[in-house]
Amino acid sequence: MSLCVPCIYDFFEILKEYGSLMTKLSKEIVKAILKSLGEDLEKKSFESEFSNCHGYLRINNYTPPNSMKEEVDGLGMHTDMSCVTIVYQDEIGGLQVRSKEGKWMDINPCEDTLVVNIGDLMHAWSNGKLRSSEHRVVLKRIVNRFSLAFFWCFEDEKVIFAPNEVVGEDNLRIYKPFVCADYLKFRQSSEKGRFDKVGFTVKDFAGA
Ligand SMILES: O=C(O)CCC(=O)C(=O)O
Ligand SMILES: [Fe+2]
Repeated sequence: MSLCVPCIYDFFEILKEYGSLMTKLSKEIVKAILKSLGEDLEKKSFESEFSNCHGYLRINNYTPPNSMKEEVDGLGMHTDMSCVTIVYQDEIGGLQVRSKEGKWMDINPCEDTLVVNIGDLMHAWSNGKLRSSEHRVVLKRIVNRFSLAFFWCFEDEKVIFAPNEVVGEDNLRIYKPFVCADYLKFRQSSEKGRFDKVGFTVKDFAGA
């Protein structure tokens, strides 16, 4: 199969449009999350804390496994290094999220539905009130799988420090303040194997 240059051009235009839609959606999602965390928090902190956020769009293409004797890891267990991630998955399935009790749950594809993950940056900023979800992709069928992941992140130089309004009166912060880029470096340098980030989360990096 060959792709013509105009088709590639159209593909990029569609991706750009998708990226700007996801940017708008991420802002709305973060505003809704702030409202759920505390009265007036959206007004108090959206502009001051989240106005320099930016997004990355990742295209994930999972090549089919050779055989189906057992489930194959498409993407090993990890947490996202974002504030929030918006995932579009095709109809193949395989995305799983780990419950608090450690049980893997299928996030089945559903038409016209996007999946939203809380990422490590929001987890730390909210003093652990919002849980960064551990998730993975398992390949269960001998077919190609496709997904789009849009990561909405703080700017690299931002110091992540849970605000008083979120921490509450006892003033107990479970994470020390840290610079966003330093955490990203920590994650990249401690990457083991393909996507094995166990033991290298925000808790390991900045846990108080
Ligand atoms: O492919 C998926 O459904 C999820 C992708 C994902 O978790 C990621 O790119 O971080
Ligand atoms: Fe992810």
